[in-house]
Amino acid sequence: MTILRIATRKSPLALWQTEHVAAALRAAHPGLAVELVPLSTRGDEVLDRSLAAIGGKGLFLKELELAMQRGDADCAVHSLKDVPMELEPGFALAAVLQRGDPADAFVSNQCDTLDALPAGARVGTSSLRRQAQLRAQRPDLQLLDLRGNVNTRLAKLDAGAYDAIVLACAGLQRLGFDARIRTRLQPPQWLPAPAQGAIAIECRDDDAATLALCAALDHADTRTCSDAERAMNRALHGSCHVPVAAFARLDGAQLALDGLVGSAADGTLVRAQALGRSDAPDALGLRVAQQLLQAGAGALLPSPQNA
Ligand SMILES: NCc1[nH]cc(CCC(=O)O)c1CC(=O)O
Repeated sequence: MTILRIATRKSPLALWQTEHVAAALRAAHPGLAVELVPLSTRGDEVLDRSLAAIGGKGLFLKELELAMQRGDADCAVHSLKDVPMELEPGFALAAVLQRGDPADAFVSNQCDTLDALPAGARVGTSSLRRQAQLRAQRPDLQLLDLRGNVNTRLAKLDAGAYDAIVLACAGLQRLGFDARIRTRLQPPQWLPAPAQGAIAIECRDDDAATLALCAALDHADTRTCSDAERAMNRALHGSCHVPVAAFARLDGAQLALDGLVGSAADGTLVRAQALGRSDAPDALGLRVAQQLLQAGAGALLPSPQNA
C-alpha cells in the first residue's frame, strides 16, 4: 500500500477524530503515508428532520462505505456510538481505539448542575436516551429539540435558545471545550450511549492490508467494554429510535455492565446491572438485556414490526 486514505465526515469533531487516527497510524507505522478523504453525508446535510425520520444513524456511515466500495478510500473513522449494531455486509471494525471520557456533560451558562436549574427550564437535546434520563430526574423541565454538530449546539445555547444542553464530554474535550462542562453526568446514576467516547475504524472485511495496519491501534479493554454495551443494545434491537443506555467497566478479569431502557415521554427508567468475565463480553451484554426485559423494558421498546 502506498497511501492509506481515510474517509471522514466533515464536522469539526469528525475531522479531529480522523486526524487523531491518522497521527496514531503514522506513529505506529513510520513511513506510512496517510491522507484524509472528507465527505458529506445525508445525516449531516438534512438538519430539519429528526434522524429517526430520515433513516437513523446509519446515514452517517453510508457515504463513507460507498467510498470504500468504490476504492476511493481504504477505511473510515466513526464515533463508535454512531455505528449501527449490525455492520453492512462486507465491512468490519478494524480497530476500536482507547476510549476517551464516556460520560455525558451538563452544559449551561446559568447553573452548575441539573438540580440547580429553575423549575420549567428549557433543556436542549434530541437524544431520546438523554430526554428519558432528564425527565426521570427533573419531570418539570421543558425538553427541546437540538441537532447539529457540537459547535452549532454550543452556539444555540449561547444565543439563549436553551437554559442548558447535554452533550458528550468526549466531543467537548476533543474540540477544546473542556471549560464548558459544568457537571459530568456520571455512571451508574446517569448512563451514556453504548460505546460513547470510543473511536472506531471501519474497513472492507476482505482488505487484509488495511486490517493489519489498523490492528496496531486496537485497545483491548475498550473493545471488551464496548462489545458488552453493544451486545446489550443489539439484543434490545437498540438504535437511535430507542432510549437505551449502557456502561461497562473492567476490574481485572471482571466486567461490570450497567444498562437502562427509558421512556422519553414520561421518564420511566428500567435499570439492570450484572457482573461477568472479561473474556465473554457478549454473554454479559445479553444477560443484562434479558434482565431489562424481565424488569419490563419490553413495554418501552418499539414492537418489532415498527422497528
Ligand atoms: N450524537 C453525535 C455524537 N457522536 C459522537 C459524539 C461525541 C463523541 C463520542 O461520544 O464518542 C457526538 C456528540 C454528542 O453526543 O454530544
